[in-house]
Amino acid sequence: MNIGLTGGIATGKSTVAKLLTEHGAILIDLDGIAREVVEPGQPSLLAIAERFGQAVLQQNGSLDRKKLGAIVFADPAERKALEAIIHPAIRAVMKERMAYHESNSPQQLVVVDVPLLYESGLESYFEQIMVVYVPRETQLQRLLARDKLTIEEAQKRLDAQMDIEDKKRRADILIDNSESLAYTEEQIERFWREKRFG
Ligand SMILES: CC(C)(COP(=O)(O)OP(=O)(O)OC[C@H]1O[C@@H](n2cnc3c(N)ncnc32)[C@H](O)[C@@H]1O)[C@@H](O)C(=O)NCCC(=O)NCCS
Ligand SMILES: Nc1ncnc2c1ncn2[C@@H]1O[C@H](COP(=O)(O)OP(=O)(O)OP(=O)(O)O)[C@@H](O)[C@H]1O
Repeated sequence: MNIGLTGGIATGKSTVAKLLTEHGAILIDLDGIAREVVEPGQPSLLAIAERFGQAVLQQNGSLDRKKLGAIVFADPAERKALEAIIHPAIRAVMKERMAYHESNSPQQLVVVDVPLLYESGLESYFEQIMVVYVPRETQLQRLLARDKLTIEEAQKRLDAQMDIEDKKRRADILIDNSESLAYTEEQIERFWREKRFG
């Protein structure tokens, strides 16, 4: 059994993923896979250097994420070009890991943290979709507090994603993370007790 875990940038997906793993869920994290597939020597990194230039690489040959982020979040066409390179590679690893866990740990809940689940139309891979929600204003405040971004940069990152209110409407399971961590924990505990699949 599996669930897709999504939400907007900085709404609390990693926070909720951690709570679910503490209950015994297996986690597959697509932001983590996105980092693995651009490690030095990976075909996606070569393709990125070819498309965006050697300037997006650091001295040691690894990806300069800050530089690439500044390019792709400032221009949707550049972002689409990056996604065309990297998303197929991420998806292939995701499918492989889901198949592995589903055959080796069929009784365990597999949670797949997919930031762009709705934007990329990945709904059909999951039995249920959990959305971690906070209002946009809280999302912006938490993003600014966590990452060193200007307000303009933060707004651009939010604008690169489907609005959080639209994700909220589509959710099978909604987690409200706008209040205390204790309240979020309470909701995860209830989900865990009551979860039914099949
Ligand atoms: C542009 C990159 C190098 C910037 O790296 P950086 O370390 O600053 O950010 P990080 O990877 O930790 O991403 C943080 C968050 O940004 C958001 N985000 C990342 N990529 C995108 C995108 N293409 N569109 C919209 N939001 C995105 C997600 O909410 C993600 O959780 C990186 O985000 C990247 O490789 N993006 C393309 C891959 C992708 O789409 N990843 C997200 C889903 S798997
Ligand atoms: N209930 C809460 N109250 C206050 N702060 C919180 C709460 N939940 C999470 N945070 C903080 O908000 C920030 C974003 O949370 P988190 O990193 O879990 O989001 P995310 O959705 O995984 O982000 P990203 O999309 O960038 O991967 C973090 O700094 C986290 O510590």
